[in-house]
Amino acid sequence: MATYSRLPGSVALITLQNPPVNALSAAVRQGIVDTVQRALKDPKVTSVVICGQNGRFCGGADIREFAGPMLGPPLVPMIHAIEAVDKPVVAAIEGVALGGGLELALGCHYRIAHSKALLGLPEVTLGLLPAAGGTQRLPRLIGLTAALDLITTGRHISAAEALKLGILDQVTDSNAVDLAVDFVRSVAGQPLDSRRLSTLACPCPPDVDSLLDKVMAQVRQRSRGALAPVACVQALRAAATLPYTQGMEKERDLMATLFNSGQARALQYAFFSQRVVGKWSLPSGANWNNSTGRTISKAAVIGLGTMGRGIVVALALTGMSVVAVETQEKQLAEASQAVPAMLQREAGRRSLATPPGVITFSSNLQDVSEVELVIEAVFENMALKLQVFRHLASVCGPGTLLCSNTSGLDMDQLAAVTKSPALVVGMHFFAPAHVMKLLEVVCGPRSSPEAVATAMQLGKRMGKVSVAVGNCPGFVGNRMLKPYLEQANFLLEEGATPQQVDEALEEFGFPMGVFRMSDLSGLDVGWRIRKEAGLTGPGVEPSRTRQGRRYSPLPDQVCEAGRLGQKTGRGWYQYDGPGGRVARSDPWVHIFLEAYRAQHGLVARSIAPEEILERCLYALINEGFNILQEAMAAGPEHIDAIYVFGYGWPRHRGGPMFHAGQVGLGRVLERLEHHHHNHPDVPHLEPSTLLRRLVAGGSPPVQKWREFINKDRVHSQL
Ligand SMILES: CCCCCCC/C=C/C(=O)SCCNC(=O)CCNC(=O)[C@H](O)C(C)(C)COP(=O)(O)OP(=O)(O)OC[C@H]1O[C@@H](n2cnc3c(N)ncnc32)[C@H](O)[C@@H]1OP(=O)(O)O
Repeated sequence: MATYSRLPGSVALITLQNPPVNALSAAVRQGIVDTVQRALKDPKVTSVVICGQNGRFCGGADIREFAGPMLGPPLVPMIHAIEAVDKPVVAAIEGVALGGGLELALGCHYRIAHSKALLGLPEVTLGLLPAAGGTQRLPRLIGLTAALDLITTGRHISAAEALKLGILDQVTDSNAVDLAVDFVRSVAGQPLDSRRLSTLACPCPPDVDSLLDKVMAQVRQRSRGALAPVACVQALRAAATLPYTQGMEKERDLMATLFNSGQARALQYAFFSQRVVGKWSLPSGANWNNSTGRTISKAAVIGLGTMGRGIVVALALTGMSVVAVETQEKQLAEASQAVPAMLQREAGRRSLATPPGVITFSSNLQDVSEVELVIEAVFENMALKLQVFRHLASVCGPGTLLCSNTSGLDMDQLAAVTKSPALVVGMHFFAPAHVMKLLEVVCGPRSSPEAVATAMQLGKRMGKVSVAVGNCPGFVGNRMLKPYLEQANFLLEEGATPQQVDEALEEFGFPMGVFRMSDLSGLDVGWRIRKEAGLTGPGVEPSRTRQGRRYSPLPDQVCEAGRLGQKTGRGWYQYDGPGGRVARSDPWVHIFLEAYRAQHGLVARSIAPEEILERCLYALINEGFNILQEAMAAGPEHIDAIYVFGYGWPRHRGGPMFHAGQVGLGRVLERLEHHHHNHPDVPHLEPSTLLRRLVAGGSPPVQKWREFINKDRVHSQL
């Protein structure tokens, strides 16, 4: 709703009320229509201020309403009516003015904001465009070039930037509503024609077409199949080339196409998934709402390889003191040079004037005795990690939280060698750890609610999307990745090339296919993990069946040939020397694959992109169903957030579990059965019991899966 009050000096104050972000629900829109009418009709009112309750102007249209029929007054005529009012209307912006919230403010005649306010048109991130006149008013106010940037990226900008761009008329460090009230009194009676943005011409650079073509090309390249950014450019072309009314028609038509698209549904699902995962719970009943984490002010990181360095930077950026320990002198010397530079760069990228935290480098484990939390980030080797944990147990007090940055090892085994197993949790970071948004918080069977809450809160402080997961090999992300990678290798055995596999996955929307990604991260990484699992290495039988199932030794052989990827200039592709970035097809790989197939009596066949996608993606999704059934992830949203934020799953496809629902669970089941029939020696292709149950239960939408999962769970860790 919206409340109305009359202030001294003939000012009407309209306050939007819909906590927590004053989203423009049907009730709020009705409230605005009614209160604006009242202000218009009241002869004692000469001017109007619109603000939001609780220091938040407006977070935009109410996204939850998009799932059902749109009721209540529509936004476009509501904003148009405000613009047409013949008394000055000022938007007093505190907190946020996003999406429809900013569009509402653009319909006002003036905009005044608090210096800490954030503004933006993020509709593109929800698969939409600013269809309440935003694509037509903003370019008329700030020019085509700046509007293209804001609308196609959806980025939030500070009040200072908004002032510079001309979106705001004034910015204050004090109360924005008070200033707006004073301001509107001072402009009462002045002509408003030039303040009505819909009546202005759109300032454009001389060569509009080439600018629009350039931006369209950039957007298509960046968005990898996403529809909304392309529609935004089309709407802005209309703003630049057509009268306002026709531009609005174009905006409406483009929105109509986007609004009901699968991509919009996927992106809105991704928005809510990101928020759902913060609300973790454990089988004991402990959850985000009833458990208190510790506030950490001093932490340590053990091991200063690539991961450890990134973790130090991520921690330091929160402002805490960090003891960074590395026992190898050479590595320590390199890290103490590299880490401050990384910190400086990252602080700059986040527009922080000075890097906040204090880092102390040390080669002595004893130096962590005073910290409140330790993150071990040594090599992924259980014996080594156990050694470090035993050492930490003797050096640190019994109340210190001990965390491991493992990508899949048993946290309970590590907890067992400490004095307080309840204070042990996994914190699985993704490289580069100071940049990547995902953090898997691994809850062992003995991890206490306090330990989980502390790790989840710390993740949030570091700006991560933290997802609580259960303690199983590979946790959630890497466990699902295994069958995906395995299928990619099998496809090479059967006749595909690395390019064909990568192209199919990149066409789907991944930023990189599996082989390009493997070259980037280094083939030795996977090789070491497989060696640790006893799948490869000296003494392991070199057959295509290992540990009772089909195995492809192809990546081991490429790695053992010294082809470690980009860092050696050769891997699945060739590069212009070590460290090169541009992947080119390598005749060596094709000869190698032919020789391998001949050696094993395999006849190459032509493989369609559809089969590549089905085999790789459905094997991964199938493992997701097993994970849900075993309660290693609390719900499909958790898996989807992990894949979107940690594994490059295209956001406009929602995540693997959401995607399965979009494809149709029956279809996914049928294709898995088909591929399993053709490859009975691949257990990962055998459809999960949960998937079968969901299909038998009528393939409910993803939001309803939990009802089935809870009936079907085999263990319960989350
Ligand atoms: C044919 C129809 C035509 C319609 C015309 C359409 C034109 C306009 C379209 C839009 O405006 S689309 C919406 C654009 N706005 C956004 O994208 C903003 C989304 N929200 C945020 O970015 C953040 O929530 C925030 C506003 C920056 C606040 O962040 P904070 O970290 O403080 O809180 P959160 O945990 O994110 O959110 C709290 C709570 O509020 C819910 N929520 C937030 N925004 C909306 C919204 N616009 N609609 C509905 N609900 C919203 C969020 O889900 C959280 O809820 P819970 O998870 O706690 O239940």
